[in-house]
Amino acid sequence: MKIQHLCKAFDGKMVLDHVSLTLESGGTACLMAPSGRGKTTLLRCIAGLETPDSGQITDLPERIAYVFQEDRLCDGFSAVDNIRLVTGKALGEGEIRRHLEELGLAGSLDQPVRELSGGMRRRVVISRAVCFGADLLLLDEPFKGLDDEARQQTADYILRHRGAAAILCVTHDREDAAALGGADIVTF
Ligand SMILES: Nc1ncnc2c1ncn2[C@@H]1O[C@H](COP(=O)(O)OP(=O)(O)OP(=O)(O)O)[C@@H](O)[C@H]1O
Repeated sequence: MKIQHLCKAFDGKMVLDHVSLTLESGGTACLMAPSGRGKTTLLRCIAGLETPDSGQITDLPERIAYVFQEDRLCDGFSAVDNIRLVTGKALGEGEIRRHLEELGLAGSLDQPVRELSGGMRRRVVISRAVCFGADLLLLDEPFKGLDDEARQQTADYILRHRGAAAILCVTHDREDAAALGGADIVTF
């Protein structure tokens, strides 16, 4: 994926001002910048949820998974059913269960996700993105609410199952880059 001179303003206020970034297939980068600088806006532009005012995004893979800052789970559905909603028949139920078990959720697979803790929900959200089988993973503060051990376990899980996917992760914490195998840190 190649981003060149991307610009985006809201109500006349420039949020992205000629941002450029290249991410190779299989590459990992962490995007760090002060709050309000436009990190989420950049991810939304990449995902096609915002239209840039100018600049180019090229070599964008077709399959993109997006972990939003908010969980965006279906609260009345179980963890397994939340994941099944994005995988369809591409993954069997046993496989989905194994993914969630790897993240330490073995005892909580079938209850509505509204009954899970914030950190448990976050792991379901990450597993949902990984199980989608994307070529590009956009992660917006993915480890929010996880302690150090759960963060490393979750980062290891992402790295184990990413295949050749590129990862672009927004974070305020350099430890997230370390957990993701020493990801490049990009600032703007
Ligand atoms: N749809 C929108 N309409 C108007 N202003 C917006 C919109 N989306 C974002 N903004 C503004 O753009 C700026 C950048 O927001 P954005 O969420 O991209 O920043 P961020 O770097 O991700 O912040 P944080 O680290 O706090 O999550 C903010 O001033 C925000 O209010």
